[in-house]
Amino acid sequence: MSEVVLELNEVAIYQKDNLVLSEVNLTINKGEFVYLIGKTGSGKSSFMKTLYGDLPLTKGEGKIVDYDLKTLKEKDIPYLRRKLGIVFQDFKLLPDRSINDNLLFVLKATGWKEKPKMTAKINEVLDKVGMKTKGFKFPHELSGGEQQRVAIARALLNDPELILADEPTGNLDPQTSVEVMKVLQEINKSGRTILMATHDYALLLKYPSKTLKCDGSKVFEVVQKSV
Ligand SMILES: Nc1ncnc2c1ncn2[C@@H]1O[C@H](COP(=O)(O)OP(=O)(O)OP(=O)(O)O)[C@@H](O)[C@H]1O
Repeated sequence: MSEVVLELNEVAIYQKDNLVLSEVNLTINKGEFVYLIGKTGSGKSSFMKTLYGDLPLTKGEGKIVDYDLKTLKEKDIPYLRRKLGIVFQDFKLLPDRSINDNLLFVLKATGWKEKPKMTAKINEVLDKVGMKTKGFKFPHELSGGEQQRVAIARALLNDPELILADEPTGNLDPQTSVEVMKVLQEINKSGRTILMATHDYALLLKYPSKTLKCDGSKVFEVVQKSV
C-alpha cells in the first residue's frame, strides 16, 4: 500500500485576508515526483509556505509527514521542517562560512552532537550532489548551479520524508537548470518524494511527471499535453 506524505482536503490558502487558492484537494504518495506550475502570482509560493508552516492553514484539512497543519503550533514548526527538505530559488547559503561549515551549522542546529557522524553525513550528502571535493569552498567561490546543489545537499541532511523545492532553477541558466534537475531526479529515484514549484516548462517536457497547476485560485492535476 502506498504511504501518504501529503494530504490536503478542501484547503483554502490566504495571504493576509486575500484568498489565493481555494478547494485544494490533493494527495502525494511516498516516492512521487510532483511539479507545481502556474503563472506568476497564481499562488505557488503561498502553497509551499503553507506546507512548511510559514502560512497558517485556517481552512480545510492538511496532513504533511505526520503533522496536522490545522493544529500546528509555533513550537512544532522546527520539528516539521526537520522532516522536510526545503530548497529555495536563491539558495540561502550563509556567505560567511565554507560549504562544510554551512552544513555543520544545520546539523548542530537540528540536534546532532557527534563530530565523526556529522562529518560522515556531510560527506554523504555532498557526494550525492557531486560536490564532495568542494566542501572547503565558500559560497561565493561556487557557480549558481553548484550553490544550488549544495542547497539540495543541505536539504538532505536530516533524511527528509518530503522535499519542497520552490523554483529551484529560477536563478539558473537552462543548461545549469538541467544539471540541477538531474540531481533532483536521481534523489527521487533513490526513493525520496519531491514537490517542485516551477515555471520552467522546458524542464517539464524533458522530465515529465505528475503535474499540478495553480490557475484561477484552484489547483488541479493536468496531463502533460495541456500544460
Ligand atoms: N506577503 C504577502 N502579503 C500579501 N499578499 C501576498 C504576499 N505574498 C504574496 N502575496 C499575494 O498572493 C498571491 C500569490 O502569490 P505567490 O507568491 O504565492 O504566487 P507565485 O505563483 O508563487 O508567484 P511567483 O511565480 O511570482 O513567485 C499574489 O496575488 C501575491 O500578490
